[in-house]
Amino acid sequence: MSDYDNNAGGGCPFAGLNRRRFLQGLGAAGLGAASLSAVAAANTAGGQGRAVEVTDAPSSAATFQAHDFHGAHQQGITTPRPAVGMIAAFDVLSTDRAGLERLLRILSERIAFLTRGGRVEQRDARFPPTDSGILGPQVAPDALTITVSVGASLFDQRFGLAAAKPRHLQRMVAFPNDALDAARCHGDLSLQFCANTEGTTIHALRDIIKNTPGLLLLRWKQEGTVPVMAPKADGSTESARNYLGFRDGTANPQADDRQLMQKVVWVDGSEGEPAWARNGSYQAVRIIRNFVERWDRTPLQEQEAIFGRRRDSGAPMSGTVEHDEPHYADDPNGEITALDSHIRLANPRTAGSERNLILRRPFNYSNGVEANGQLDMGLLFIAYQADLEAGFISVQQRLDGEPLEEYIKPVGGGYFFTLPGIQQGDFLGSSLLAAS
Ligand SMILES: C=CC1=C(C)c2cc3[nH]c(cc4nc(cc5[nH]c(cc1n2)c(C)c5CCC(=O)O)C(CCC(=O)O)=C4C)c(C)c3C=C
Ligand SMILES: [Fe+2]
Repeated sequence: MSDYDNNAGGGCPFAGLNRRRFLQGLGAAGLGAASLSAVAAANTAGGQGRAVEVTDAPSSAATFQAHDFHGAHQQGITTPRPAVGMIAAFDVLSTDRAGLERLLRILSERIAFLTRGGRVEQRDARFPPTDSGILGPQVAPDALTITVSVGASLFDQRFGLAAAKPRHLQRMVAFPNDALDAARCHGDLSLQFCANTEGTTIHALRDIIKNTPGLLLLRWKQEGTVPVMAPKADGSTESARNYLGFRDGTANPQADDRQLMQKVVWVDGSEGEPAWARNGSYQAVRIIRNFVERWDRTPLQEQEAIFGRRRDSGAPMSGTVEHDEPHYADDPNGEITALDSHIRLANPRTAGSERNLILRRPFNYSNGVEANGQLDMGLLFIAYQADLEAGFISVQQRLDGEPLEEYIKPVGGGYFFTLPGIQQGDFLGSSLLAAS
């Protein structure tokens, strides 16, 4: 068994466990705080079981939720966005194609295991343990997805891939409002980790780092979170809020609309793209700092004019509820929705502007405190599109100079190409290597 092949047995390792743990989770959720403490007291007094400690890890059915790694597309793009997200960008240390293929094979094996879950191989204690141990000896899938994308720099002279570069893949160039920190930009490869809990994304990152010595070097990472919104009683949903207090994601194209995703997100192999790139996508990542102290001192009416939406409901200025469609045709001078509002610039809803649709998958980040005492918070903006120029780059160019810029500062990120999905037995990037 190799260093990384520790998922012997295959199948779902939780098949037997699932119902019991699921019921435990539901049981805890169904009890009020008073009943929970009564159970804890009874357990302690009667000597049966043990008291529930505040430090006990929560148990819930969501822990056992798994996304199948295999399929036409990679997971983590149209799959629902869970509570935790992270982008980690790497430089590839291999210097030849054999090394690159080895890396891609290891990545594929590790991702297949981590996203399915299973028992960690136990080793002779005279050797370092197989994994970090932070999830214990049984790794639960926890809705983990790991999405692998490659940067333009992978197509330089090192691996002889230049002729196979996706048509729009390029190094990100600063926009006028950017203050890019070189240490948080670009990379040969990006991994997007999404899961229900932070322990799972960190465990997965450390697992991949441990299994790719001499092949990958971490360049930068940014983590983020998002409140997960339960559907309301009538089945409708509300979008989560960003750190500026507004609902973010309202007008995102519907990720479960396959026909729409085929147009907006997935490369279809035409339009001058290399055939291997079919079912891949362009990933645009931006680390955008928010000046929250300044924002919190800005009048609400100004905040709402800047976005073109109501803060509390998320409704467009021309509507009453969040998912009302904005109407601009009868407001040519921007008396209702300012012409330079964020949503009107981002999507003017004019003939042809549907070509610029993108699928956003952002996470809020909070990194700590700047040297000047200001909060270092913002948006880990991630967007997927079939055409990087028509998508992110065109939308960002329209947003250049928008009033929101007084409150935001993009400091990092990069452009990547998300590899097509694979079937069982194959490895990510095999079609790219075969094409060049
Ligand atoms: C270049 C693309 C975009 C960047 C960068 C971006 C940054 C950014 N956005 C918000 C907050 C909101 N954005 C909203 C809508 C929205 N934003 C973009 C694109 C970028 N945003 C698009 C295409 C849209 C949809 C426009 C539409 O179709 O109407 C909204 C409104 C709610 C929603 O639809 O999601 C908010 C709020 C922040 C804070 C930010 C940078 C920090
Ligand atoms: Fe936006």
